[in-house]
Amino acid sequence: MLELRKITKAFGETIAVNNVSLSFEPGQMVGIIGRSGAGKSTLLRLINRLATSGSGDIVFEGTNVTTLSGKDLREWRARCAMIFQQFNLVSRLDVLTNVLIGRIGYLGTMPVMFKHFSAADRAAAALALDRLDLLPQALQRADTLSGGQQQRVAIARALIQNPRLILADEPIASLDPRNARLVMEALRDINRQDKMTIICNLHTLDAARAYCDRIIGMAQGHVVFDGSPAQLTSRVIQEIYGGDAESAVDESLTSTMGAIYAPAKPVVQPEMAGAI
Ligand SMILES: Nc1ncnc2c1ncn2[C@@H]1O[C@H](COP(=O)(O)OP(=O)(O)OP(=O)(O)O)[C@@H](O)[C@H]1O
Repeated sequence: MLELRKITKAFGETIAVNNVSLSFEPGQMVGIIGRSGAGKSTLLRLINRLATSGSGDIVFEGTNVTTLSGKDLREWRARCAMIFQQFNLVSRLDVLTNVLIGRIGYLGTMPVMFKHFSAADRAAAALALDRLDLLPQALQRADTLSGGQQQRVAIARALIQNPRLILADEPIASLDPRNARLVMEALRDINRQDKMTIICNLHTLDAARAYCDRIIGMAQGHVVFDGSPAQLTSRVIQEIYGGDAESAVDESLTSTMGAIYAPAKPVVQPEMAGAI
């Protein structure tokens, strides 16, 4: 279990994350929503320790992550894989090598730089690519792939870190609706099949509702909502998004979903209809 206890992070006068306490049971698929600047990215970066909190504790299975350093911190980062909006692939390297870079937390920088990977690592990378339907592209340069394919390579790279949880920071914000669906489906399949905890910042409500079991709403650094998609009432949406509420209800993802994806439950709950 992952627990955030009274986490606060300030940048100068700006309190990006303000006294946030949350706990995440293993295997949850969680969406974090909120308007720009609400503190979503900072929260994920604090969990992964790309940023360090000003106060509070982050505890994963009894280990206080906020105090880790050196090898322990590298191991934590490996176990807590991160996916970014801009994919963060090395464009001139082939897809397979990009996936193998996920082993850096275990192998260190030099073996990765000189591509000294074991047969087992190569096999794991190929399997991860196959799982994401990208094995035929394994030897292509990363920059020859579409955005959606590149994001799925980033997911394969995350998988071969053997993560205990995956943090995804706006993974579909740069993608067209079709590719956004493929990426969210891939994440949800990993969540369901591997019982992987996935915490995902999302900029639109429809993606959060369609793919997440639990939604956390942030506003001005605070958690203002924590519940199921069905509990997101119009009043809550207004509280999370304020004046941006209308633009957050973007249905480009789900409006054409039937073509390649049939959701297990209604995307828009009946009680939500009035909110939209
Ligand atoms: N490195 C930084 N230096 C200074 N201020 C920062 C830094 N990172 C974030 N902030 C500020 O902290 C607040 C929260 O930012 P954060 O990126 O976490 O929000 P967000 O909800 O992820 O927004 P977006 O959806 O636009 O990415 C914002 O006011 C932002 O300007």
